[in-house]
Amino acid sequence: MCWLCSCVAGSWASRCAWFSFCQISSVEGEIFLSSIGSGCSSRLQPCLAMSTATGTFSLQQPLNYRAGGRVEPVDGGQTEDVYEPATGRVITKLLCSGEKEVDLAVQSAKAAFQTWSRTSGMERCRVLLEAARLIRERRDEIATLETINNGKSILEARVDIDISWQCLEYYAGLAGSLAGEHIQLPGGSFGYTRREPLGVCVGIGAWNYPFQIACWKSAPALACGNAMVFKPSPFTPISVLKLAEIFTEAGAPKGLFNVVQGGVATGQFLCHHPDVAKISFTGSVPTGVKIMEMAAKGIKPVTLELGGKSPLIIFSDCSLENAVNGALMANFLTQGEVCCNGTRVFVERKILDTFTKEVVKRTQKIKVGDPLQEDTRMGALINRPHLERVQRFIKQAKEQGAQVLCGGDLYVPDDPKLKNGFYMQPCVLGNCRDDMTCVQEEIFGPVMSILPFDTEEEVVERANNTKFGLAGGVFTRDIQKAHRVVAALKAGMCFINNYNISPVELPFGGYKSSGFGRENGRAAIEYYSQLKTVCVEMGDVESVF
Ligand SMILES: NC(=O)C1=CN([C@@H]2O[C@H](COP(=O)(O)OP(=O)(O)OC[C@H]3O[C@@H](n4cnc5c(N)ncnc54)[C@H](O)[C@@H]3O)[C@@H](O)[C@H]2O)C=CC1
Ligand SMILES: C[N+](C)(C)CCCC(=O)O
Repeated sequence: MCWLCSCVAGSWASRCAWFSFCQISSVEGEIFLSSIGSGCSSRLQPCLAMSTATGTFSLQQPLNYRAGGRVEPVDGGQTEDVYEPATGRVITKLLCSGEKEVDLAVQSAKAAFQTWSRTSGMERCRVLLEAARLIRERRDEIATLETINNGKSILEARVDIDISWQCLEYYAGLAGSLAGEHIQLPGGSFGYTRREPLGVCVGIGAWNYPFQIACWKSAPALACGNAMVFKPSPFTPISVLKLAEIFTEAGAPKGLFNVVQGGVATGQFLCHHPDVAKISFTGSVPTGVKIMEMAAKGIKPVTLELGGKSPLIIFSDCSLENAVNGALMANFLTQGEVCCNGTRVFVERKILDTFTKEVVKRTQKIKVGDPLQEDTRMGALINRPHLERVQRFIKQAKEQGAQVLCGGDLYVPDDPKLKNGFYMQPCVLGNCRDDMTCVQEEIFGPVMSILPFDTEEEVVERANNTKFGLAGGVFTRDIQKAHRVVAALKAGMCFINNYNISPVELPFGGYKSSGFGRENGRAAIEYYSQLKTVCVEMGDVESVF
């Protein structure tokens, strides 16, 4: 399956037209991203101006979006620096929203909910389809923004945007078919169920897939008739504004999708707000715990997409080439900053040396550097503290007896404008044991740990011996073994003979400390709607009194 859009690679008749497009397209010259709203009233006015050359992007305030336009937050005042990871340059200062601004955003969503929740599924479908079309049309602009603010390669950012519009298309398709059940009861009486929206949903996002996370949350939420207030990570506040503008342009009522910017305090105001009906969170486990505690106080349902330390099991009867490709996909997308990465790579001892040699060879060839260059395959990590954290994990791994087989060092590109960027060489660790910190903790960086195993029974037990349960993968040509092993894995998202592809049709989410609730697929509908049961009496009331 094609990594880019989950079609069968090479079938150009399908959606993979995008594959060829992304291979050949390059963004040239000056691009102006227009904006709607009080801050920038004209569609033609350049609000987010950028050029392809890393280091020249400039961003204009305001960065909140409410009631169909960009607005200055009415309170807050705390500021955060927003970086371009590729150059280490501060792009802008983020104004964190206070309690009043959060309330205004929630009230704006509440007002839009009144009209949106009364529309038919088909009407919602049309708005989502138009929004998907606009994202497709502006794919390169949005991908470039994502690369500038997140540091991932432009090739990957384009794929993220493709997955995003596919998500909107998918839920547009479902919106018109949301329905309840009809249940016959004795004496001609009957019951039926209605699938109703929840109200104002809050989305809180992480920084690794800023635009995609916003789409994975907003598409099912809006399809079900809800309104949303979204808070991106303060590290990546930019691209979601494009989504907000697109929803308005696509015909969504003003206030249906709002953006509040900020960090912990802003997130807390949102979670505590009495008019918020649901919280969908993507982020770390410790924050997930806090979100759940806050939600408990208001009896609000939550979806938690948290961290992972997923196993990837390579049996000796696999296709070695596919397994090596799979291991690279499982570890090095987005500089390794991926929650479902298969960072514990268990390799059957018989092929340990061959596999390891090949993985190391391929890892050494990964081109690290300016993420806006077409041939770059790994860009910069999100910020300096995170880069240093990843470095500490590698140092500790060495102290605990792991062997660095390649990479792990900081990388300083030759280009002088990139010298303050947050780069490192992707790293493969050998001689790993299950008790090492690098094997137990989520590193969220480009660090693969290789662990030998001898039997199926042993590897399944070791694979499950973790507090996390987000994903898992198996490479083997033995189909019975493949299904037996994934059935035994305690993880929400399992892959057989591939890893880290994201067809939006498939539900995604974790077991154990990796969270609960599902994004994508039909399953997400359950988490953005509530069921009303109506019992209809066709006869007389038989009273016991
Ligand atoms: N399962 C999944 O789908 C994904 C999980 N993640 C996980 O996210 C982590 C990295 O992302 P980070 O942004 O560093 O996580 P984080 O937990 O620090 O922050 C995530 C979001 O929560 C907000 N936040 C932080 N404290 C809060 C509080 N007390 N109340 C309300 N909001 C609060 C942040 O401002 C940010 O928007 C990794 O552990 C990774 O595994 C990341 C992406 C996807
Ligand atoms: C898109 N994919 C599968 C590589 C990662 C999605 C989960 C995340 O946000 O980390």
